[in-house]
Amino acid sequence: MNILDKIVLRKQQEVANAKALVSVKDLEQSIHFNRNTYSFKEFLLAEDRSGIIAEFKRRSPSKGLINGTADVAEVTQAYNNAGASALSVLTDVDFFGGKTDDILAARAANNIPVLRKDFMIDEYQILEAKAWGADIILLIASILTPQQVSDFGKFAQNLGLNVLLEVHNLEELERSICPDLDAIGVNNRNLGDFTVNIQTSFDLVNRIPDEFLKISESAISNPQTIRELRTAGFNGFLIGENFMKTDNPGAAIKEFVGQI
Ligand SMILES: O=P(O)(O)OC[C@@H](O)[C@@H](O)c1c[nH]c2ccccc12
Repeated sequence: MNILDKIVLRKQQEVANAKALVSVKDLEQSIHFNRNTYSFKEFLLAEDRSGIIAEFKRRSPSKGLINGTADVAEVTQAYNNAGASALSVLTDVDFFGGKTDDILAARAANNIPVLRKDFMIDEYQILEAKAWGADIILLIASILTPQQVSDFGKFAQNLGLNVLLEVHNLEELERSICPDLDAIGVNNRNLGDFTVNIQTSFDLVNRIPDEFLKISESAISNPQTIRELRTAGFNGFLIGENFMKTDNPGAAIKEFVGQI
């Protein structure tokens, strides 16, 4: 079984446990449930923002421990102050060391869009995302049927959330693309075997219709790469490890943005 299959299997248990503990009614009563969400598009395209979606990530299956001490409110605020267009917060517990409190803390500390970064396999997780203060959800094409992508996309948009579809190749893009999405992300990392190649983004960008925001995800560590991706047509750049692996992720993003 590859790692993605393991993650999805574990996620099914995690969601079942969560459903048994917190009812949909409880989620709907969260203070965050009835609010206006921040627009992904507005912040990505804002002149005074960098287009970077800056990620808070403690660990990953590919890299192990990345940062064991960073404080989520402190780091996400520094990301925001440095000109991040949005924040990505991992909420997967077992493989990425995330937790619900991380997204609540990021939300409380910031007034820019927050992406709940997780492996979404059930509408219940989309309700959680809204209740925890997220503005954007991620749908990963390789673990969902086209019908699920469309259904989850509609469900999220009806809650006022924006939807980012992640693809890794042309086949996933063509089979999953539908009107119920706001942004398409090309993951430069193969989640099956963890190999990375920025070329994946350049190969797919012109296959993404212009009505969608175009995001390049993973393995970006060089300001020059941002300039090239932007020239190729990308509006957003999802970066985690390059900042999180340093002692001071806030200082790292500031220096990086200064060089774009
Ligand atoms: O840390 P990086 O290489 O900058 O990558 C960030 C982000 O793209 C990556 O964490 C990611 C992309 N898609 C995902 C899906 C699930 C978990 C994590 C991810």
